[in-house]
Amino acid sequence: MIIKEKSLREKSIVFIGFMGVGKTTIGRLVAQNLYRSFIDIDEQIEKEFQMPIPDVFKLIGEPAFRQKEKELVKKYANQSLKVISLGGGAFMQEEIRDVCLNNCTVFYLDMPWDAWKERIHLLMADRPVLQGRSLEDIEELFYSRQTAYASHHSKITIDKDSPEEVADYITNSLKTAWKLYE
Ligand SMILES: Nc1ncnc2c1ncn2[C@@H]1O[C@H](COP(=O)(O)OP(=O)(O)O)[C@@H](O)[C@H]1O
Ligand SMILES: O=C(O)C1=C[C@@H](OP(=O)(O)O)[C@@H](O)[C@H](O)C1
Ligand SMILES: [Mg+2]
Repeated sequence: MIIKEKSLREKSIVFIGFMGVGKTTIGRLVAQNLYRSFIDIDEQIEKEFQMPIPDVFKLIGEPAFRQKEKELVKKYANQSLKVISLGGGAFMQEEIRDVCLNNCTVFYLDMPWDAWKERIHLLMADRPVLQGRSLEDIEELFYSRQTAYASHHSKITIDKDSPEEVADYITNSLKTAWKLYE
């Protein structure tokens, strides 16, 4: 049996990176630019459990959240032509890293800690992982996650650029890569 490998152009695009770097916002814009369906894994989890993420953590617990996250990433990462934004903790699971890196183009949205700190006020209310932690603890978590994010195909470092600017840059670089390699 001959199994045809997916072309670069067919592969789904996956966004990874720490909470709040803009995976959901930028992923949605890139999907619009490329006329692709957009899948936000957290939104899918909310649909499955019929409640917002903070309630999933509170009422059902993080282990069940992580299990559902893994199930859904495996489902969507095996499909073609999607743009998929993961939650910031997803890449800590080896099975998630493997399925994404083997089937999709993985884009890492990177931000320096000093720029990220400025955004924290936008995030505290609906990111249960940040709640009850000191800034020092959050900084430690930020750096401890970098090892998992180091597994990617492409990276962009964001500082003061708007979501639209970042999304347009990513869209153009994907189109250039598709032309170059195929
Ligand atoms: N490039 C950006 N510049 C300024 N604010 C941004 C940018 N990208 C995202 N945001 C804001 O930061 C917050 C987190 O964005 P979100 O897309 O939910 O990030 P993530 O999915 O990585 O957690 C939102 O309030 C969003 O409007
Ligand atoms: O980093 C994490 O562990 C989490 C990140 C969140 O997604 P975003 O990265 O989209 O905020 C969401 O999945 C959940 O609150 C847990
Ligand atoms: Mg998100």
